Amino acid sequence: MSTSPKVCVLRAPGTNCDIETAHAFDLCGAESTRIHLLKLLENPAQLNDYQILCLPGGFSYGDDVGAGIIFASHLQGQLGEVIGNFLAADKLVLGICNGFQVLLKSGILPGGAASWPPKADQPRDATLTWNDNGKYTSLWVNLGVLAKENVFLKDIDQIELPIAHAEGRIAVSDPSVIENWQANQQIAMCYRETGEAETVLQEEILPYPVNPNGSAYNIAALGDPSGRVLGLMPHPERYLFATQHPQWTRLGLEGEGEGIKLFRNAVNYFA
Ligand SMILES: NC(=O)CC[C@H](N)C(=O)O
Repeated sequence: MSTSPKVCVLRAPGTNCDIETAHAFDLCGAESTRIHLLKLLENPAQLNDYQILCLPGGFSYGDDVGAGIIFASHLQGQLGEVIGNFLAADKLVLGICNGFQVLLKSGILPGGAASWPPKADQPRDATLTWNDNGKYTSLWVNLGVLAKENVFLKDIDQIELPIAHAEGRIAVSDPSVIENWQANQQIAMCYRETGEAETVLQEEILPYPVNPNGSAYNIAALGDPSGRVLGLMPHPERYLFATQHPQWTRLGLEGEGEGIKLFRNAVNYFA
């Protein structure tokens, strides 16, 4: 296997984080290509050339009919077969913010390869919906990692990252959904206070701004059972350099930002 994995950063009309996301992977030694969804639809087999598929943040299709839904319907409809092959192979999938919305609404998450393609009559047991405050919300949050086996989160216990979204609240149909995710190590990251030693999953929804959107169980990120797929609402590509942190001078931060760790973990998986 090449030590320089090829990354497909898949953009759609309205995506706006693809350049910095591709840059993040490239800084870690990957070889990224930004591909437009409409180009991939012309020749779906080109996805087979890549080891990492990344769905970046933004406002695909203007968030019409719900964030990520139209992009998701293309993955399900026209790209179902190549996506299925990708998930079944020893490859990685990352969805950031709008990309996480696409992963969840397409059915790539939470099940990954095991539940792809989703059956048309299968009821959805989770979604990302409007923030509790009803507003687009942009701030820095502290996150604790629960899914230590997820490839992207290796050796990360907690991390500070920015969020910027309107539809970032995880909602589930039934508490048993959470139990299943927990059993399969799929609850990847939770919003939490800074300074606590250990991250624990808690039902009590932490107050704004600790939990910025009212997400169930304070969930900020989900993985699939294999640990090779991750969807997260925060933006790791916006914290590649210490100077991107709002308090970098006060805290005396230097060098890399913490967000780059997720991209490096992904690249190192193929080393
Ligand atoms: N930053 C983003 O990717 C935003 C996601 C989506 N457009 C929302 O507002 O919820």
